[in-house]
Amino acid sequence: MLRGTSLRNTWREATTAEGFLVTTDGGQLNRKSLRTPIQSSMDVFHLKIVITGILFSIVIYAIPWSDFLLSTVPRDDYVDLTSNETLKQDVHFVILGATGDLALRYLFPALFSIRTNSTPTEIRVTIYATSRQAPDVIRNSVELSIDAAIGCTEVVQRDFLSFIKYRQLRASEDFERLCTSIPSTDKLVFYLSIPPSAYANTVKNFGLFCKNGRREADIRLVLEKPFGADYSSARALFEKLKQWFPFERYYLVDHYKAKEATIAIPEFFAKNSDVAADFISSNSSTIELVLNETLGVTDRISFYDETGVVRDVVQNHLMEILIDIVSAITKKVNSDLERSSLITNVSIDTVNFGQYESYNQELAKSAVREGPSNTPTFVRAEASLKSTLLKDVKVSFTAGKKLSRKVSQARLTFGDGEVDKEVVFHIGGQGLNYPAVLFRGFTRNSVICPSGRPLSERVPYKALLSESKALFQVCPLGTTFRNAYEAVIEDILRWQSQYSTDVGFILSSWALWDPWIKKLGTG
Ligand SMILES: O=P(O)(O)OC[C@H]1O[C@@H](O)[C@H](O)[C@@H](O)[C@@H]1O
Repeated sequence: MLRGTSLRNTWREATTAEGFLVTTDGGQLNRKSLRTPIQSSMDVFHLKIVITGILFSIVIYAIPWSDFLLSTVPRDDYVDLTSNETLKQDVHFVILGATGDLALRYLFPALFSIRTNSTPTEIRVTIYATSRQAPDVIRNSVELSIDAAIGCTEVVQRDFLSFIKYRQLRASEDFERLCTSIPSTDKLVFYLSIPPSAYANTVKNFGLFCKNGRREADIRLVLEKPFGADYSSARALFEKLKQWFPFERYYLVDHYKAKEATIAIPEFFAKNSDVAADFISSNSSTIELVLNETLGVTDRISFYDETGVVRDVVQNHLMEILIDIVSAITKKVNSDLERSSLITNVSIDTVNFGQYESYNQELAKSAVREGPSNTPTFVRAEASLKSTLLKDVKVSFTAGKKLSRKVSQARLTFGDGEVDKEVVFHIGGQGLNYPAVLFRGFTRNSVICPSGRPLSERVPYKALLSESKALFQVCPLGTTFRNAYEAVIEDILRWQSQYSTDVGFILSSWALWDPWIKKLGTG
C-alpha cells in the first residue's frame, strides 16, 4: 500500500500545484512503455522537461527562468504548441464509479501512463476519483489497483496518487458541491464508469448543478457501451440524455476504435487500393471477426448476466470493426456513405449461442439471482453483406469468454480462384504479441504498411478460424499492445472525438441485432 507525502521536484513546482500536464504536441505524444524502469529515467525525464521549459521560455514567452522553474504556470502563460485556443484551459477529469472494474483496470492505469510518459505542455489535468462510497474506501481501492497494475517504483506511484482527489457522489448536494468547487472557466469531463442504467439520473444531476455560469462547450460527458439494452431502450436513453446536454457534448466510448490495428484499417486500404479493388471484385470474399477471451466474468457477473456476449462485444466492438473495413474498402467507390447506412447492407442469417460450463455455478455463488440463467457467453453468427458496391461478402462473428485462446482479429479472405489472398488485422491477444496487419498471397513489396512502417520478415501465423499456420508478411504497428484507454483519454483531453461512436451507428446496429437478442429472451 502506498502512503506518504508527494514527490517534490522541480517539475512539479514548475508546472502545477494539483494537476498534471498532458502534451498535445500536434497530436503526437512522446511515450515510453508503461513498464519502463521509470525511476531511473526520471532524472532524464525531468531534465527534458526543464530544458523544454527553458527553451520555450526563452524563445516564445521570454519568461524569466526563475519564474518558470519555481512558480505555478500562470493561466495565461501556457506553452501552446498547437495555437489551438480551446486547449488553453485546465481540465477537471471526474471519474464516476472509481471503484469499479473499468476504472481500476483500465482508466487509472491509462491516466498513470499518460502522466508518466508524456511531456507536459499546455493541458493541466486534475483527477477526481468519485463513487457512492466514502472517500477513504475509494482511495484504498485506487491505491491497491495502481499497486497491482503498474510495475514501477513506489515513489513514482506516490507522485501519481498525490494528484488524485477523492469525493463521494451520492446525493444531489454532492454534485452541487463538486461543481461549485471547480472554477467556471475550466473544462469539465465526467467519465461515467457506472452501469448504463444509472446514466440518465447521473446526467440529470450534472445538468442541474454543473452548467451554471459555465460554457456548455466546456463540458464533456463520457459514456461507455452498451448504450441501452436494445433499439428502443437506446432511443429512450438518448432522448433522456438530450434533455440535459446536446449530443455534441457526449463522448460515446468504444475502446476498440482506439486499438492500433483498428486505427490502421482506413490507412491500410487507402495506401493499398489494389488490395481493396481485389476484394471488391472477388467472387468469394469473407470477413471473419473474432473477439475470444480466456477470462470468465466472475468479477462482474451482475453486469454480465443482464448483458450477454452480443450486447457486450458484438453489437459494438465487432460491428465497428466490420463497418470500418467495409467503409475503407469502398471509399474509392463511394466516399459519401454514412457508416450507419452501411449497416443496412448486413443481414444475419444464423446465430448459435453458448455458455461456458461453470457459468451457472459462478452465478449461484455470487447470489446475483436465483435459478439458472441462459445468458450467452459465446456467440457464432453467420451473416452476409450485400451491396451494389461489392460482390456478396460472407461475414462471421465469433466471440466468447473462457475460451482456450485470447485473440481479437479481423480476417479477410478473397481471391480469383487461383491465388488465395488473406489480410488479417491482429488487434490483440495471442499468436503475435504486438498489433499488426498480416497478409499473404501478394507479390513481395506490393503492399505498403501504414504509418510508413517497414515490412518485417515473414512470420508463421495461424488466424483463428483458418485451418493451419501459414507464412505471412507483417506490418508491425508497435512493439507491444497499448492500453487503448490511453488513446481514448488523450482524445478526450484534447477535446477531440476520434474514438467516440455516434448515435446513428448505435441505433442501426441495435436494429440489426435486436431480433436475435430477443429470440433468446435474455442477454
Ligand atoms: O480486448 P480488451 O481490450 O481486453 O477488451 C475486451 C473487453 O471489452 C469490454 O468492452 C467488454 O465489456 C469486456 O467484457 C471485454 O473483456
